[in-house]
Amino acid sequence: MDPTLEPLARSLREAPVVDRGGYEYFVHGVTDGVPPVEPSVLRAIADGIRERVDLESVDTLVAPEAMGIHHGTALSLATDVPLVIVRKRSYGFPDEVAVHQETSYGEDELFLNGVDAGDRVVVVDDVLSSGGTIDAVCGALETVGAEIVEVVTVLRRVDADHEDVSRDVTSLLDIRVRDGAVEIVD
Ligand SMILES: O=P(O)(O)OC[C@H]1O[C@H](OP(=O)(O)OP(=O)(O)O)[C@H](O)[C@@H]1O
Ligand SMILES: Nc1ncnc2[nH]cnc12
Repeated sequence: MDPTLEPLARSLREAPVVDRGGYEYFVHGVTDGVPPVEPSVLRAIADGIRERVDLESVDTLVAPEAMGIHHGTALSLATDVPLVIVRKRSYGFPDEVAVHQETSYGEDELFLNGVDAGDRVVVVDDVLSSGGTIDAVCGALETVGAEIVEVVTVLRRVDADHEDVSRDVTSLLDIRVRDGAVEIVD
């Protein structure tokens, strides 16, 4: 494992796991904002993304609300690439694109504003589980005619079925939940 991600791995192994309608949901600063996420971990995540993804000539980082925001922000500060947040609220702008998001445990509406046809974008989120969120965000970006350069998540749940997700996703750590705890998969 990338040694700079060791502190993240350690804290993930200590994350409590709660039941959300039969889905084993772990609670961690990266995915929930609680317990607090260390600035050093946020920096290591931004650096890890920069090592894996070529951000040269990318116009915009695109992060879904809510838990893509802190990772998108850290990456934006480290790279000076502007950040757009895909919101769960409509603004009613004429070019707004609305898409339906289905996750492993819930659903919502997402609204994309601020990305234009031809923009080169990188999508950033906290975790890939069913892939429903990534599919929804990428669908909205395709509707506006953006060029999706790469999709990156901090974590990938290998115990969730995201076989049908429409894009390749780069992740920093592969994880699964077993016996009520998060395991790092090497
Ligand atoms: O691969 P999926 O099954 O789509 O799951 C991953 C998504 O689920 C969470 O978002 P959610 O909208 O549930 O919550 P949030 O507002 O806390 O980010 C998480 O932040 C990811 O965006
Ligand atoms: N916070 C979280 N914990 C575990 N699995 C998730 N899938 C989506 N969000 C998650």
